[in-house]
Amino acid sequence: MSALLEVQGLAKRFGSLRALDGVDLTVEEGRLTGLIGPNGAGKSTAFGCIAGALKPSAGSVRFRGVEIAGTAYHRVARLGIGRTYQIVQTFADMTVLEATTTGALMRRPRLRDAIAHAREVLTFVGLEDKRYRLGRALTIADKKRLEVARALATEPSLLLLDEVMAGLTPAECRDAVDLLRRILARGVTVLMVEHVMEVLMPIADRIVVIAAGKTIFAGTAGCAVRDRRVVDAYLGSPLEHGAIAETPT
Ligand SMILES: Nc1ncnc2c1ncn2[C@@H]1O[C@H](COP(=O)(O)OP(=O)(O)OP(=O)(O)O)[C@@H](O)[C@H]1O
Repeated sequence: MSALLEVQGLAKRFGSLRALDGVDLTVEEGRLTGLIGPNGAGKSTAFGCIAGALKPSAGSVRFRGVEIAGTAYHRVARLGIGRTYQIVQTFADMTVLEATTTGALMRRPRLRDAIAHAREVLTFVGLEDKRYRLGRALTIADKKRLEVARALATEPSLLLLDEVMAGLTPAECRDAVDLLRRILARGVTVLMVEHVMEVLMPIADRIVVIAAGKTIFAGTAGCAVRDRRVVDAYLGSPLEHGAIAETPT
């Protein structure tokens, strides 16, 4: 397995606040890597820097061996990095099909091709029969599914998922895990931020833990739960990784 994404010494300042202050992480191709850490640790900021929404203050982000730190969001997306957002960005006044087509248009500029691809993706995620519903009319679980569909429609090789399980019931979490396994089986590599540890631990090949803007652990889930720094910084607090249906933040 080779590294699809290598992040080294990533730093991001917002004024005097050091949101990231030395994040290192490696994502192996074809694997699922979990990114965890306490509230405010810098997980979403790291996603923003990787996906081109934020310009890092320092550090390196290499995708397929090519430096992409500071590259604009749409270019990063074209290179093959797709992302979902923690706050569901569902297009309230668009239909499910329209919203997914906006993703598909990135690689398929002919509308007919984009719509056909969007329908394939909707079938894959299980939203095809809801394709004419408005985003605002969807349940939370379906809004999250639509976020994943829109990101998948850009045909990423690396998918960044930001808290796709938050707010879901245990049954919905199981469906989401099933979808994740099918996404991996399609050959898409996944880096996901997740607070629902009971879900993440069994499916993540590797876990990276950040706290106060720094990587404090990288390794298997089994080792993470026994690592003193991880327990002290994150797992030790039941509020941080509690019930499956909990909505963090
Ligand atoms: N645009 C911004 N301007 C100023 N400060 C920011 C901005 N975005 C994030 N921060 C700050 O950077 C730090 C890291 O925030 P970030 O959202 O990346 O953490 P997180 O690990 O994703 O947290 P959570 O688990 O709560 O989502 C926090 O102190 C946050 O308040």
